Amino acid sequence: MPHYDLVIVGTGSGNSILDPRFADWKTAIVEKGVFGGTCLNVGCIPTKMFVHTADLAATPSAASRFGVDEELTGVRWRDVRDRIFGRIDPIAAGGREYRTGHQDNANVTVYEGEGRFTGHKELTVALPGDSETITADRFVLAAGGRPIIPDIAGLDEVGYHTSDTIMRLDRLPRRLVIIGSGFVAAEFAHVFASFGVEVTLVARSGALLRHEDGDISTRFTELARQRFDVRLNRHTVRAHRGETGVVLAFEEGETVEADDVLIATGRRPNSDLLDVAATGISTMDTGHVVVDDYQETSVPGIYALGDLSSRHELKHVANHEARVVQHNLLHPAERIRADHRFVPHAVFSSPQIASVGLTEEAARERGVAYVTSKQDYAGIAYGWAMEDTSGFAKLLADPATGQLLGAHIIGPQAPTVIQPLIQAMSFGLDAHSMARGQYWIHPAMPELVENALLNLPLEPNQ
Ligand SMILES: Cc1cc2nc3c(=O)[nH]c(=O)nc-3n(C[C@H](O)[C@H](O)[C@H](O)COP(=O)(O)OP(=O)(O)OC[C@H]3O[C@@H](n4cnc5c(N)ncnc54)[C@H](O)[C@@H]3O)c2cc1C
Ligand SMILES: NC(=O)c1ccc[n+]([C@@H]2O[C@H](COP(=O)([O-])OP(=O)(O)OC[C@H]3O[C@@H](n4cnc5c(N)ncnc54)[C@H](O)[C@@H]3O)[C@@H](O)[C@H]2O)c1
Repeated sequence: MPHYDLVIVGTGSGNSILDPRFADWKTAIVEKGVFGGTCLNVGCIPTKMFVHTADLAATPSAASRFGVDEELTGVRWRDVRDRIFGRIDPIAAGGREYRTGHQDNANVTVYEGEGRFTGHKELTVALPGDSETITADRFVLAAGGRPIIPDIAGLDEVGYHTSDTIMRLDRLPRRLVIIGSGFVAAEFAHVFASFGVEVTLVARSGALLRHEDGDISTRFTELARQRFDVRLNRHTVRAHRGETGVVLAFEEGETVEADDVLIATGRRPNSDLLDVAATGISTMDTGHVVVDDYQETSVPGIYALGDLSSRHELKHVANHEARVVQHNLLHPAERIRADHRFVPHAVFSSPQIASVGLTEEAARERGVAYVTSKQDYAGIAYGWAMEDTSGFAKLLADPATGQLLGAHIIGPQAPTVIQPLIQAMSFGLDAHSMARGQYWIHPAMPELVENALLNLPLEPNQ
């Protein structure tokens, strides 16, 4: 039975751990799918390439109120798809090639199959027509997650897509129904609607993106209703194939029909398929592997990172944790802690959304002292240029110290505009020093942030 110094399961962020400093470690990487994991192959990167293309396709519909008449004469879906995956697929193949064939990786054995724990620090990998059991002193578990498929009678028979498959369609559907109301639903609704598809969004709750700050979620839902057929408070219970498409029936009585169905109801970690319990690792109710501040699991020497163990399920978090694990493997006597204090996220829909820190609802629930401010894009010069009427920034701060507690932006370039606020929170810069201790380029979009900071009703000495 081969024994290793280190075995890594998963080639998403897990693949970034091995570098020349591990050259004299006997290591193995186990991957059951495509090299590069979710973000590269079916997540962040292709979706944002589609989103940018969708933004271009949506431009003519917004241009006429500027006095510019443009017309969208077509979206060559297959060309769009093939351009995007024509860039991505070779990168994934190159990553595999590097690990399996390059002399830098002479100390690395790649197992291309599904790993499953079969004992303490013992992993059995299913290989084509065979299996191999390996052991190691240390493991890094970076096995990610997979889409959750809700229990809807008939769904398997009618067929459905998830984010894993929808981007590889052969043709654009005329009508798409999306079940779910989170990140994936919001981003794909924008993509497909911009390409001319009739989109229906089905949400169980009373608002879209309900984990965002309430004001953001409310504004996004209002705007989404102008673009998509949004069905709130609907529980999908049955699916069947009708004469002209798939018919979904809601508990509330009505039905909706479409050519394709996209399931976007969240993801769950792959800890069950990896059978982490067989090596003694604890998991949470959600299936996430329990880790401590050093990213170590309940079994000494076994680390976990990314979607397998993090409730954030974001690539920048997985990458940060991979850097922490890498350090802790190389320097066991000087381990470092992961920093999850101010984890930002963004939704690349239309409008875009970005957020960091506490929502107003969370601040209220925690009994934290806070004040808020808002600044509309419409009230800053660049917002006039863009004729924006719906975007805003909302800040929460400690009234006594001026320390920022949360920042939420909905509107053009929100994921870029929010970055100085993430920086301020991470380095403890108070709102007044931030607003008045530097120049803000006029008339650029960050003036939104400057004004939101100045609008905060802080105590007089702040
Ligand atoms: C549609 C979509 C869009 C997204 N967009 C963004 C975004 O814009 N920004 C952002 O920050 N995040 C985004 N995310 C989230 C981001 O993709 C993930 O947080 C990130 O990829 C997680 O990385 P990871 O290394 O933990 O897992 P993964 O990248 O999922 O890697 C896990 C790897 O482990 C392999 N594996 C699993 N089980 C086993 C096993 N038993 N044996 C062997 N191999 C195994 C899998 O095949 C996979 O390659 C998006 C996700 C989706 C689905
Ligand atoms: N821009 C980004 O960073 C980005 C983009 C896409 C995905 N992601 C990551 O991928 C993960 C998965 O995204 P997601 O959108 O699938 O999950 P999500 O958790 O964001 O949203 C899922 C939504 O579906 C709803 N839902 C659950 N079951 C339902 C049902 N039966 N019917 C109707 N609605 C139902 C939930 O209430 C929830 O609001 C996210 O956690 C996110 O971190 C990130």
